[in-house]
Amino acid sequence: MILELDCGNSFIKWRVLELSEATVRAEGIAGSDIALIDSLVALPGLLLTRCRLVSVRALEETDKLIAALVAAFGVAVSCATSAQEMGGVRNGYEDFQRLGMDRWLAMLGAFKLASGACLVLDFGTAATADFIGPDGGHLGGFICPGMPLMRNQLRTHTRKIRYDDAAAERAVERLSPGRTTVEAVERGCTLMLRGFVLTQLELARGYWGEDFTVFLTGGDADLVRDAAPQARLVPDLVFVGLAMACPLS
Ligand SMILES: Nc1ncnc2c1ncn2[C@@H]1O[C@H](COP(=O)(O)OP(=O)(O)O)[C@@H](O)[C@H]1O
Ligand SMILES: CC(C)(COP(=O)(O)O)[C@@H](O)C(=O)NCCC(=O)O
Ligand SMILES: [K+]
Repeated sequence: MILELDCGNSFIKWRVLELSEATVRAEGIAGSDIALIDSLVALPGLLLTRCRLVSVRALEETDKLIAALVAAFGVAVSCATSAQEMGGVRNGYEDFQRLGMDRWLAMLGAFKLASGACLVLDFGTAATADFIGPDGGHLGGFICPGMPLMRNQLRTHTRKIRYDDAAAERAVERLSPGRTTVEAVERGCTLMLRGFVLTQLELARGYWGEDFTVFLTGGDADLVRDAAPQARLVPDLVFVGLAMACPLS
């Protein structure tokens, strides 16, 4: 079995594939290295042979996780690394190694699935947009604070914005003007993200008319779905690119 990991700034997304790579046997989201290993150890019949991962975390943090995986499961771990060109996509950054690896892999996955121009929107800790032309040329992208950062900035830098996660979830069932603090903040930040989506769509139309595919991914993609009804929601887009960047045979 193959273990795949996407280590974001907030969460580690993981899944276990059968060796054929065709079936997902188990998957989940972990808040820490220890929580990840606990979840994996609890899986009945787990027999890991390989592991591939992508990380946007600091090198030391990633190395620590790799060491823990080797110690717990004795697996060989491959880590996706930057490239100037792969899968027909050309990295558009001035210094290609500076582009976040999760963005790069999501772009590889998107271009593979679309075989044409695409706009990739990822809503995690940060919200990111990346533009890939019909010839695979990456035009560049944008990085903004995502939902967790916007919410936490308000909580941290004001005296009177305090509420719990359950209230936050209920608040975004509708998006009319809020009548409580939690509604006002959660709906306000959600509308900011939707505004971000609309601006990116407008830019993409300027480049390619209607001839492009929009991809939505990341833990908060559902929050903006209505703003881009034409978009393909692909929660595992980074994993599609990871398989391309770290082939196992
Ligand atoms: N099962 C889940 N566990 C934790 N967060 C989740 C879950 N489903 C959706 N989310 C949302 O995903 C967001 C984090 O997105 P994610 O793509 O994992 O970020 P990152 O890659 O930066 O770690 C959180 O703001 C949270 O609201
Ligand atoms: C932009 C990001 C912080 C997004 O991270 P995430 O929200 O997925 O945790 C990450 O891709 C990153 O650290 N990128 C490096 C800077 C750049 O892409 O220019
Ligand atoms: K991510």
